[in-house]
Amino acid sequence: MCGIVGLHLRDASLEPRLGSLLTGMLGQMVDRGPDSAGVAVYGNPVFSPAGESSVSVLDAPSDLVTAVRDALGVTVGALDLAPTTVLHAPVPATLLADTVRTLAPTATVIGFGDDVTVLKGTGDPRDLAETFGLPAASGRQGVGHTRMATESAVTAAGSHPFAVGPDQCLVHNGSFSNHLSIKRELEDEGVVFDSENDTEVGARFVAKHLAEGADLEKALRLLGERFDGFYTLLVSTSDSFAVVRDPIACKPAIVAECDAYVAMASEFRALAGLPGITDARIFEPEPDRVYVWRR
Ligand SMILES: NC(=O)CC[C@H](N)C(=O)O
Repeated sequence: MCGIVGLHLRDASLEPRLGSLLTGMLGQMVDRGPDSAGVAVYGNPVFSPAGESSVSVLDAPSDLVTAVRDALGVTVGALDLAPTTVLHAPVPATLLADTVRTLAPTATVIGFGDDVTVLKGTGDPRDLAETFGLPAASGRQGVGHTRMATESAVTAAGSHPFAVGPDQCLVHNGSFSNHLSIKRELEDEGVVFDSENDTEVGARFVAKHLAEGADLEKALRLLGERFDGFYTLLVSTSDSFAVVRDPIACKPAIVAECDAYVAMASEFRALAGLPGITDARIFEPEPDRVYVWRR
């Protein structure tokens, strides 16, 4: 299984409630993915203050903040949301992420950008949401995932989201059957992987095409041409929120769209508590069709 939830707000008055709404949605998907969980929150001023970039790190050494501050010569803020550490600083996001990778080669960068923060771990998703401080978090877009592992060990690094490009985030329900051959091709092109997870291959494939100039719709169409297996994917960037399912739509997905938000989940029960849900347009995304909502 695995459970996906996502909320792309259109009505700014809901932003203070993003984290509590996402927590409620995630809580409904625990039985689909009880072994680990993760979230990506866009536009939260505590995780990622305005004018600063942030990087989310697993297994951060205790002296990382000092080392990054000394290397960059700027003030570095940090939040300990174990097992994730979030660093923020007034430098470009790629510089901050690269500095962390250089100074802490045994740590894993699990997300970076101008306004996204990625938090993940193992254990009960409800406990993780509390550890992350999700219920109190504001924001304008959020993505969550509860994992039941199919392709790699139950570790924090193997949890979703996979957020491997700037301000990007990808979560997956399903399994890619040809991910190892695509992984070898990407490695031959110099792409470096952090885990054995099949979803990471999809995220690296999408990030590569976005970096080469494709828009999100094109990158997901290329993924559909290249990847075999089962998938419902929710993929986001700072301004986009996208859903795609494999050609036989093997894994469930449901979308609710209204003036206030676009919401997506693996099952309707995760959407049932959203404000105004009874007036939303509710539909099942069609197989093999890329849906993208932009702000
Ligand atoms: N159950 C799932 O959908 C698992 C997703 C993915 N294959 C993983 O193992 O992380």
